[in-house]
Amino acid sequence: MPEHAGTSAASSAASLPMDDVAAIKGLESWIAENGGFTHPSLRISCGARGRGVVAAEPLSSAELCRLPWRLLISEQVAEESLSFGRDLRMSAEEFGSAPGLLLLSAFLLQERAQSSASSRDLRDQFYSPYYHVLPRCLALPASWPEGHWLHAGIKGSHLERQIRAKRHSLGLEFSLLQSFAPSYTWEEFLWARCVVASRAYALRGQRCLVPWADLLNHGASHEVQARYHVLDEVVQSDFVMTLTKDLTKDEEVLQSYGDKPNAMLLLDYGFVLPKSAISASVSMTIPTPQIPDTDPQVILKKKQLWSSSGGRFGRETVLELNRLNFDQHLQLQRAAAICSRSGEPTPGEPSDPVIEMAARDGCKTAAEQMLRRSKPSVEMGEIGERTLQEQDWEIFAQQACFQILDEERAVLQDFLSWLSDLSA
Ligand SMILES: C[S@@+](CC[C@H](N)C(=O)[O-])C[C@H]1O[C@@H](n2cnc3c(N)ncnc32)[C@H](O)[C@@H]1O
Repeated sequence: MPEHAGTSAASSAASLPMDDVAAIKGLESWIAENGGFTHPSLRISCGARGRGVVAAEPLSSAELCRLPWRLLISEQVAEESLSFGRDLRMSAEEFGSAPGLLLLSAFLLQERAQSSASSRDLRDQFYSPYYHVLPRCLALPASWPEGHWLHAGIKGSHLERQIRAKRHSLGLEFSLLQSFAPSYTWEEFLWARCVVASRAYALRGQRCLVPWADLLNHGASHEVQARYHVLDEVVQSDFVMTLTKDLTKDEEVLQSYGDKPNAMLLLDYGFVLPKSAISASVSMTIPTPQIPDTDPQVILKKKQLWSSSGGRFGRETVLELNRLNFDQHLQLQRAAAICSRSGEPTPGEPSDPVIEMAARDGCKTAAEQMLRRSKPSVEMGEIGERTLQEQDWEIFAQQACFQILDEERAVLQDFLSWLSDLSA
């Protein structure tokens, strides 16, 4: 079963496939043989969040796992073992992609290729017990097939833009990797890159894959009971995961992947939280005021526009709206209103009722336009009804999209209420 976008936190444990049971046993033995430790009262089980770690009996203040540094696959390990590692890092840094994630992906691909090219079995490689527990397929939005109905269902939303941007930047990374290692296919790259995106930790300034610890699923901050650290910050020592709250029997142990909005969770991990405490974002376009070159104040106005918008006004200004920056949008619209009218722009003018009215109207129009554009649920619902027979990942992805689009609309509605409260 592919990794999926679970939307419910209810835990209905199911047994793991036999292959997984054997792979996890192999991984735990490998960790023990190499001086590490995994708590014997924890078991890997399959619940509503997919595969995860569960307490087999009540547990308090325990160390959940301890891994010597050499069991981790770090960016440095990847860079040193790839013949083109250093060049790949330098080129990736040049165009602003995340070099660590790309290096780890290239390393995974190399290990896979080496095991098949030289009849050497994956089992002979040092990290093979880890590779055996990795998911074989993932259905993150970047890997939704082109032309899939899910893309049509989210048309016009901020989520659509984010998915497009992610796929574009992965495409650039893939081209770069291909310039060093031309034999990998896009599908192979996507698998490796999605595995890395959904599992890598940031430790001591580098991205690392941490066997076993990455079997813990993510929870909202109030649900999390596990925290990790690396023991000695100078010498490369053990990675340790500890319990921060007591666990009852059969309770799932959750860690935090960071405070991320649901759209980011979907993009990088393929799931959403049923109730997110982090605001969704919507892209809003603010029209740049047209100041004719014949306007005697053109230079002054452009300067004013530039400074009052913090350098944001371009030919077209697209700014993310979330619950924390409503005021910023109003400020930009004020700047636009000040510069659109004739006469000298004066910085004190936000208090001018005409400017204020124009700014609020500008915000309202933009938000209402976005609300009209982001109405995909009906369309998605209809398509979704017809596809209930299809694979699970599509249904989970559809539910996740519904939720994110609802969250986007809720931000717009809150913005409109905020504006009307200002006017009241
Ligand atoms: C670091 S792995 C966690 C272990 C993973 N479940 C496994 O079977 O290997 C991250 C992946 O687990 C799943 N996941 C993690 N937290 C989740 C949650 N709260 N709800 C649904 N799926 C979750 C997602 O598929 C995500 O890409």
